[in-house]
Amino acid sequence: MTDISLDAIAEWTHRDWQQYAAKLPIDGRMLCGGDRVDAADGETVETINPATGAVVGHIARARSRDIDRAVAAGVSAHRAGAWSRMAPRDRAAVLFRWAALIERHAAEFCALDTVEMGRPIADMVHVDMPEALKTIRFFAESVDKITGTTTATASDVLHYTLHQPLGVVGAISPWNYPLLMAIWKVAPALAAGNSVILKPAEQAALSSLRMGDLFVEAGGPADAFAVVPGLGEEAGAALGLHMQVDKVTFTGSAAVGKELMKAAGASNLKQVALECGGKSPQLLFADLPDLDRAVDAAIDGIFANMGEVCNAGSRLLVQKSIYDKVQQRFAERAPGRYVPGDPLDPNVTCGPLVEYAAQDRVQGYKLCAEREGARKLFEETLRPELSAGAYVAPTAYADVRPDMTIAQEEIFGPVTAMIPFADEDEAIRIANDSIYGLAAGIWTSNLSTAHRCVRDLEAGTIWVNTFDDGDMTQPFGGWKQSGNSRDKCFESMLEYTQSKSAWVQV
Ligand SMILES: NC(=O)C1=CN([C@@H]2O[C@H](COP(=O)(O)OP(=O)(O)OC[C@H]3O[C@@H](n4cnc5c(N)ncnc54)[C@H](OP(=O)(O)O)[C@@H]3O)[C@@H](O)[C@H]2O)C=CC1
Ligand SMILES: CCCCCC/C=C/C(=O)O
Repeated sequence: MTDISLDAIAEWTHRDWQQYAAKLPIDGRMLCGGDRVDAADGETVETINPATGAVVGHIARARSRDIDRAVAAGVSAHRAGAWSRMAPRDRAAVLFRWAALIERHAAEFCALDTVEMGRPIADMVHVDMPEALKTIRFFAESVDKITGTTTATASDVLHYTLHQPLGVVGAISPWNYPLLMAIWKVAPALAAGNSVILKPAEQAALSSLRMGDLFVEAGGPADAFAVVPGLGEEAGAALGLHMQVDKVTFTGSAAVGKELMKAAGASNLKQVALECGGKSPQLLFADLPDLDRAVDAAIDGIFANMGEVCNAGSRLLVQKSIYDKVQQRFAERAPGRYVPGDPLDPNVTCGPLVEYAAQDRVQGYKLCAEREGARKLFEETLRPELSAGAYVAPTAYADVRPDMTIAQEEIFGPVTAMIPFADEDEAIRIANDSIYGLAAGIWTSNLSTAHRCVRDLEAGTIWVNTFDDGDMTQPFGGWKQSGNSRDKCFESMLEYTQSKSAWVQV
């Protein structure tokens, strides 16, 4: 069902979404050469709705032979130039048409991600869809802003630089925002004129496949964009090792990021752009301007999207003089804000985790927190009728020591760790005591404290008196093991080009 506006689906009820989801067309075959085809050996992987345990469908299990086929098509598309040499305004026109088609299919994209990974439907409608469309349109607008330079070399020399597409880009995307994270990679890579092979996460590949269909429908050359689902250690690893893939751009765990860097070294020294996990702190100073706003941001920062967010504010550092007050306010304001329920219900803000293995892992972290001596401050009610799903009750622990497991490891679930600190020096020390450095939040009324913290915190994004805000113009990415590149922003598109220096003797 197409041509339903985003405004219209924003009014849909739980029943409307249930009826729509029950009739969703599911096609998990890979997209290669503009056609939907089975994997070479015909194998598939089952995908499961984590809210119910029901089978959603089967996706192709692509392996290296399938990757070879998609890459060969991408290389010939690049050399033929139908996309890589298309006039920038024409390329932009295809991208605008692509965004319009995705918007016309908004209901389908929202429902697919919700049934595959449990993201609340209201978040799909109000966040992921608008952000995905904004991303494509931002990079479409940017296509003809890529310029080179001329340099003053000598009077008988014209020296200039060009930015040209790299060739074939392999994009490996995660399941936590399936549509949006794939588009953060694919849109700038395509806009810059590359051929792109997208390997979406096995748990939530269907929206990526539909996105690929619509690129072709929008007039994109069939061989310039392939979507090849499958397992990471097979299809993903094959992309990482491929001799004709010029760059791999990845969002996911630091462990896989390291594997991809090894694969680049073992193959063709392809570029590797990584956006990995985090353990982002929020620092609440005693002079914060508005306690309720800070506490709400602390709650939203960890419980939104079930904590399955790379920049989740999973450490809450609180100055000792307001530590009791913050705990009390957290315990008053958290109940009812993220109550687990059917993610197809537009009133539900907390769905299941992506899969049962994630549920086990996060429950394990909660047991570990209690074993290591953390005190449970808050745990949301989990209704017994949800027992078939991969649900975890949003939970907060207080009296967490910085060396405890839940203060160090990325949990990727709705579990926060409240840690007291004495003064600014200690807050910075605790905040930076992490292998990660994706984001941090500071809450203070003191301008000098704010600026010192912005200077001293080791992270790619620092928010002051807010959390989780963003804009397409803002670079997004991490320091340390959170990654080595930036998504969004004009500069991220340049990461999908290479410069060429031309020297013309006149
Ligand atoms: N945005 C983020 O920062 C994310 C962080 N994570 C972190 O990672 C943890 C584990 O989640 P998980 O889904 O296993 O994350 P992974 O890093 O394994 O998955 C991310 C993507 O990488 C693929 N992949 C997996 N192994 C390889 C490989 N050897 N070579 C190439 N690609 C590969 C996956 O494919 P497939 O899934 O099909 O195997 C998926 O498309 C989470 O608990 C969280 O801590 C996870 C997802 C997103
Ligand atoms: C504006 C929508 C939310 C963006 C969330 C960014 C998360 C990235 C990740 O988890 O990789």
